[in-house]
Amino acid sequence: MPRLNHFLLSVRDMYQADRLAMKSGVSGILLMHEAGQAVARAVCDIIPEGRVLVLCGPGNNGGDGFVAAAALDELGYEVQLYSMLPLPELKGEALHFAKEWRGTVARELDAENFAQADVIVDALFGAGLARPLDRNCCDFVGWSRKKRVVSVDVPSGVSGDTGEVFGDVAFQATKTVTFFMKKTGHCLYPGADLCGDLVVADIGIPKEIAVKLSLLFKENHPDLWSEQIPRFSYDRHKYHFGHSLVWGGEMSGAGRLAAMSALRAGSGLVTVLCSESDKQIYELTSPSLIVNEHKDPAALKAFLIKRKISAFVIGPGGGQTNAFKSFISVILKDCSVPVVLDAGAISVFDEDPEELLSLLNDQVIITPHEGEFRKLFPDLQGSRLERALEAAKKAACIVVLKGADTIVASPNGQVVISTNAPYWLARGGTGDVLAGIITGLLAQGVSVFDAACAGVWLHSDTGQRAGSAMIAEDLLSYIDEAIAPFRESV
Ligand SMILES: NC(=O)C1=CN([C@@H]2O[C@H](COP(=O)(O)OP(=O)(O)OC[C@H]3O[C@@H](n4cnc5c(N)ncnc54)[C@H](O)[C@@H]3O)[C@@H](O)[C@H]2O)[C@@H](O)CC1
Ligand SMILES: [K+]
Repeated sequence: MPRLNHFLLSVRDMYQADRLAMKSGVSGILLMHEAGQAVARAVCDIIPEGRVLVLCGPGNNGGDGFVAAAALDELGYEVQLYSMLPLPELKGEALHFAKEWRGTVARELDAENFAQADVIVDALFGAGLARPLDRNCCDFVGWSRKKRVVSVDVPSGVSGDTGEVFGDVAFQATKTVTFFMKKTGHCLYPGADLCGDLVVADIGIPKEIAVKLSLLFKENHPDLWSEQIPRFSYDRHKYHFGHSLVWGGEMSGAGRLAAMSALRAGSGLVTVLCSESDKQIYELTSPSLIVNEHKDPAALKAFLIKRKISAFVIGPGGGQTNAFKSFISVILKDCSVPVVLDAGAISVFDEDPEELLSLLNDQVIITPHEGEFRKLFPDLQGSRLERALEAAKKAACIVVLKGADTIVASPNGQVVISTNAPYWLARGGTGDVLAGIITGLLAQGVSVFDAACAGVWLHSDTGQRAGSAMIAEDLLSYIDEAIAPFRESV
């Protein structure tokens, strides 16, 4: 069976898995029973005894709530249960478990009910949420603030697909218990934050079912790309680790960060092309850098071949001139090596994004943040996930949509979402480091999509290692430490 770790489900995938499980003989009653038991266990992990308020919605999410309430009642917890619908109006498995509930059912609640509860179980809406929470539910969210909340499947109000909040009100969970496999909405903000600690419970859906779902979304993890990181060995020389080329832009700080990051990521050689006046600053940055003057496109093409350049990064440090724009256009038309386009190399096309889009191909990685992305793809609507996916198809290149939940998307519909970024990476210069790391990996022969995923993961890991007081250049000292575990022989 193919490795299924790190795959993420869409809501549609989840319903499909559910249907296939039932078709294979697993009953819906069993699935709901197991789901509710897992929720009850999550409450037990938070408090050994006490008062639990269980909020049950109109669908199967509510059904899980009825199961959890019964299990907690059995264990001696003091359970108060609220149902949004009169019980006879529930359907299917939810109705089955509602009929088994022996306690009272509240149909209205006030702030006092919430104040008295030690833990609140939010079983209002899961995968089926289709619109913003109504006023009543919004009151529940307000009264749950500062309380410990266990959400069933997703915090009610959050989309399981996009991690976005319908309307602008959703529960903030202490813990979220989801079933079978993680959903994309658990990895994307604000959902990723609103989930609190995420527990993935096995509810008896056979793992083989996931194979039938043709899944495309994954959570970033070294398992996806670590085998491509070249190992060190006695018979490898510097060209085995590639030669990165960095186009030094108007601000040399950014170019220095990118160049040093490519070196630290293991690129065998790094050459910087810069203006005559910047040569000295690059030379003094590190004796390991090779420094040359900017070249016109015709000379550059020959240079790429002669110097065995294996990856090229353009954009850190910007350049907003027409000359820079036409340089990029000419280079992209027949560049023989993978190219990373970052920052200024994207924004120089702000007035004419279609021109840049027409030049891209599957050996190019673009690394826009949200603002650059919106200028490059002004017509794309929808969530970050949907837009990144569409953008990769439209641009026919790898798109790295940067953010706290950086999304890497390929033209063939693959999507990898990163969940390991520390919030303190949001600092000037960290994007230049990311572009440099990706370039260094490309230079070493890591394939384009994997270099983007590995670069994003390693960049975040480097940030974790550097600690919250870090500034961009501090990351440089930790890149090697982050990558070292993957250099060991397999
Ligand atoms: N494998 C699975 O798919 C399993 C699913 N289970 C549970 O089933 C849930 C999905 O169940 P459902 O499809 O019934 O969906 P939900 O229980 O999330 O809710 C659907 C219902 O809520 C209504 N609704 C949607 N948004 C509303 C709003 N803002 N205000 C008022 N009503 C609204 C819909 O019209 C529908 O009646 C999952 O999240 C999970 O908790 C579990 O029972 C275990 C197995
Ligand atoms: K919920």
